[in-house]
Amino acid sequence: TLLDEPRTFHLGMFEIGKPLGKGKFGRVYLVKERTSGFICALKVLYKSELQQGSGVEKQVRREIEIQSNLRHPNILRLFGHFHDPKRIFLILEFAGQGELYKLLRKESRFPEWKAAQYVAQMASALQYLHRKHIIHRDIKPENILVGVHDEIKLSDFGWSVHTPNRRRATLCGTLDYLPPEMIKSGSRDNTYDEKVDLWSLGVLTYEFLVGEAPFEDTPVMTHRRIARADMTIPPFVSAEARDLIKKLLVLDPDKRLALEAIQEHPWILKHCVKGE
Ligand SMILES: COc1ccc(C(=O)Nc2ccccc2)cc1NC(=O)CCSCc1cnc2[nH]ccc2c1
Repeated sequence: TLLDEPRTFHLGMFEIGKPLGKGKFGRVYLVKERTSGFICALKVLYKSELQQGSGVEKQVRREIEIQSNLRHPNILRLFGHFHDPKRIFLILEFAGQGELYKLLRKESRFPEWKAAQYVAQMASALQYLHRKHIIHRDIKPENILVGVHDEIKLSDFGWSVHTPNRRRATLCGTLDYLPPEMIKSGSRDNTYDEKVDLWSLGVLTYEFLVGEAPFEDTPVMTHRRIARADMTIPPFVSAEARDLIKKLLVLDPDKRLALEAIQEHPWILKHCVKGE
C-alpha cells in the first residue's frame, strides 16, 4: 500500500475518525489515508509529555526507527511517523478485533484450540524479536491486540529502550506477569535476558486457559508465589497444556522451554496446522 514506501507524512493526509481505546493508548484515532482509503491508527504524543532533553528525543527516535523496521504478521506495524512543533504522530496498523484482554474477559477463558493458536503466534512473534535481540519485557493481555482474522498483534508498550518511567509503570502496574528474576530486588536491572518473555508467555498461556493469572493474589502474596513458582493448574486444563505451562513457569530462566521447542510441543501441534 501507499504506506509501505518510505514517504513523508502529514496530518492533512488523514481523515480523522473515532478515538480508539478511549485514552488507554494515549490519544489514538482511527483514521483513513485520503488518497488510498487505507485505514490505520494515528497515535498522537505530546513532546511536552515526553521527558525533555537528556537525549530522550534521540531515544524516542531510536525506538521509532527500531519499530519501523519490524515486519512480522503477529507484530503491530508502525508504518511511519511525523511531527509538528508540539506533537509526534505515529502511523500504526489498526487491529480489527481490538484488545485481547477484552475478548478474554468476554469469553472468560479460551477453548484450548484457540489458546494454542494464540500461544503459537506469540512464540513466532517472540522468535522474530529475540533474533533481533529485542526483549519485549511486558507481555500481558493488555499489550496484545487481535486482527480481523483472529491473528495476534503484539504491540509496543516499552520495547527495547528501557525508559525509567516504564519501570515505575511496572512497579505500580500488575506484578502478575513479572518473572522471579525481575521481582528480586537485587537483580532487577542487570541479570535478566530474553528468557523473561518465556516466563510471561507461560503466565499468558495459563490466563488464556484458566481466565485468571496463575499467581493472582494480594501484591505481597503474588510476589511470594512468583518467587516460588507456586501455582495450581485446575483439573479442566488438559495434560498437554499443563505440561507446557509447567515447562515455561520455571524459576531458572535457563531451564524454560525454548521458543523453538514450544512450536514443536504436543499441545501446539495438536491444535495448530504446521506453518499456518
Ligand atoms: C507498534 O505499536 C506501537 C509502536 C510504538 C508505540 C509508541 O507509543 N511508541 C512511543 C512511545 C513514546 C515515545 C515514542 C514512541 C505504540 C505502539 N502501539 C500502541 O500504542 C498500542 C496500539 S495503539 C493502535 C491501535 C491499533 N488497533 C486497535 N484496535 C483497537 C484499538 C487499537 C489501537
